[in-house]
Amino acid sequence: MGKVLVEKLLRSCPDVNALYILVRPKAGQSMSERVQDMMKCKLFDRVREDNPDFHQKIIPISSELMQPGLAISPEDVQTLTSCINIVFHCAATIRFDEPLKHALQLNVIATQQLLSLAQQMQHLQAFIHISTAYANCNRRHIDEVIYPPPVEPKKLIDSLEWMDDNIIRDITPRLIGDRPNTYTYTKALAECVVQQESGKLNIGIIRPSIVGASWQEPFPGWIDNFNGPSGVFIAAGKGILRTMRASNDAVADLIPVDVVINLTLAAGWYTAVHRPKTALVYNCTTGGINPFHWGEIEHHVMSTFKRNPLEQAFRRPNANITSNYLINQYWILVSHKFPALIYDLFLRLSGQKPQMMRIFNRLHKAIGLLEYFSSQDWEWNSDNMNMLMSQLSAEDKKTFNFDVRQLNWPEYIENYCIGTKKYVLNEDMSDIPAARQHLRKLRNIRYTFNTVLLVFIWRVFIARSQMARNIWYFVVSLCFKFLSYFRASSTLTQ
Ligand SMILES: CCCCCCCCCCCCCCCCCC(=O)SCCNC(=O)CCNC(=O)[C@H](O)C(C)(C)COP(=O)(O)OP(=O)(O)OC[C@H]1O[C@@H](n2cnc3c(N)ncnc32)[C@H](O)[C@@H]1OP(=O)(O)O
Ligand SMILES: NC(=O)C1=CN([C@@H]2O[C@H](COP(=O)(O)OP(=O)(O)OC[C@H]3O[C@@H](n4cnc5c(N)ncnc54)[C@H](OP(=O)(O)O)[C@@H]3O)[C@@H](O)[C@H]2O)C=CC1
Repeated sequence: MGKVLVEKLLRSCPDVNALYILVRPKAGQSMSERVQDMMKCKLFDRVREDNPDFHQKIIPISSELMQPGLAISPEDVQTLTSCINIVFHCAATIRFDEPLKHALQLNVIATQQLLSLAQQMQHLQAFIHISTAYANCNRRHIDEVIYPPPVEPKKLIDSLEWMDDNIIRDITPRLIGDRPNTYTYTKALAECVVQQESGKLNIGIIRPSIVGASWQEPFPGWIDNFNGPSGVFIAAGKGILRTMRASNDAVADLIPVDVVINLTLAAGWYTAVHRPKTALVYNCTTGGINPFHWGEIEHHVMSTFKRNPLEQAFRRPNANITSNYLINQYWILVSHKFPALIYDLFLRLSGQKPQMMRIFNRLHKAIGLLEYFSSQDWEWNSDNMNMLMSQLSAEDKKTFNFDVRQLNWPEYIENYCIGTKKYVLNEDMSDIPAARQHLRKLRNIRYTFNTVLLVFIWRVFIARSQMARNIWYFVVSLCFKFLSYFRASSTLTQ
């Protein structure tokens, strides 16, 4: 989301002088190498076309959320406090399996530290915090208010400071209670921390639901990670994922990333100009406005990947969702584990390392963590989103479009799937005929395998059971009779 925000600011807000972005070195790359890489990304093509020198506006600041003071150098603190007008805070850990202490540090303590830094900023007009629509997923109906936190954040921070990691792991389920993971729990605590500062700063809180590929900007279908549904779509398109627990009729509250960013920028403007007395919360969701369901998503994802197959699929794409635990377990056994075993056996016999079972184990872990969100639905109030839209001029409504009533879901899902192919997997659209050919080959392998299996089972059956033999002779004689009748009647008509 950070990248999309930077791109949109550069493209649509030419009067912005500079963007200070907090970046950490990662995976052997320095901070500046990472920023260089980011600017080369396809996402920035339109900005690059409009202004090849756009990089001059981006000023990276080295920062690490795990460190005290976010590890920002005193000189950088000086720069930030003297020239920042608006802060957009979207850094977080979004992993569902993050240990509580880590999630608390990244999502709550780091937010607290950024808020203290913001208080020192002399020209700050607005502080926009990105939360999640699922921060309060223990409730069915979610209003645009900050709910009382499950625990006073400061108390939890103080307690976890002295606790051993093993103790924290043991008490985590008790602490998170009816929330599904440490992510949603710490995001709820972060909202409370933000609220505590709302007297001193102009604050807006954005709560997106499940962020997906872009709808329109900078081009349809842009996405570059496996998070949320993207990994599920890819696994289904590759023919690996065949079954998943989800409710066909539950609302799939996907929200395109460009919609979230447009709303975030509009909220930044509104907060700075109108300075609301208390922090305004914007539920940024689609379900209440233009609902679409997981069953429909399944249909459109499968249809897109059949028409535009991914390269080197493991099997023909054919994923089904079910809300029934036992049916899901059955298909996991038959359609996931059994083919994985056979394929691994084949790899072993051909002297290669088995890998399919390992891939399936990881997939099962990932979908197990997502099922909570795909098996039920929530109702979000979106009055503030509507209010914000009504405040925009006609031109701004176009430039910062977040009116999801216009979203055409089948078209969006098709672009999303093609986006995963092009931008996540870096596959070329010109290879589609070869991918189709590969799917035909897989279909023939399946037909041959099924026929051989059927003949084998039948042979075993006939050898062991008199009744099976009788049925077999009866069916064969029936076929012969039918054939001779057919021959006789065709001779008569001649
Ligand atoms: C057609 C069927 C239709 C189905 C319909 C049903 C769809 C249901 C979808 C429901 C989505 C619900 C999302 C709810 C979102 C809540 C909203 C938010 O606020 S929060 C925002 C939402 N937050 C999230 O979505 C976070 C969820 N993710 C996690 O918590 C963790 O990734 C994990 C626990 C799943 C796996 O942990 P771990 O095993 O430690 O693995 P690592 O993470 O370390 O990754 C290692 C490598 O694998 C790569 N890769 C990763 N995933 C996949 C994948 N699925 N596949 C392939 N590859 C994948 C990854 O890129 C990496 O590559 P590299 O960098 O090494 O090259
Ligand atoms: N994706 C979704 O479906 C949803 C996301 N959100 C919220 O939106 C925001 C952005 O999410 P999204 O863009 O999807 O997530 P990403 O994981 O893509 O982005 C998170 C950002 O936080 C940075 N970050 C994480 N840990 C550290 C650290 N220790 N030090 C410095 N920076 C760090 C990451 O930097 P780096 O690149 O170095 O890893 C990355 O830029 C989050 O607040 C999330 O809670 C809300 C609803 C849904």
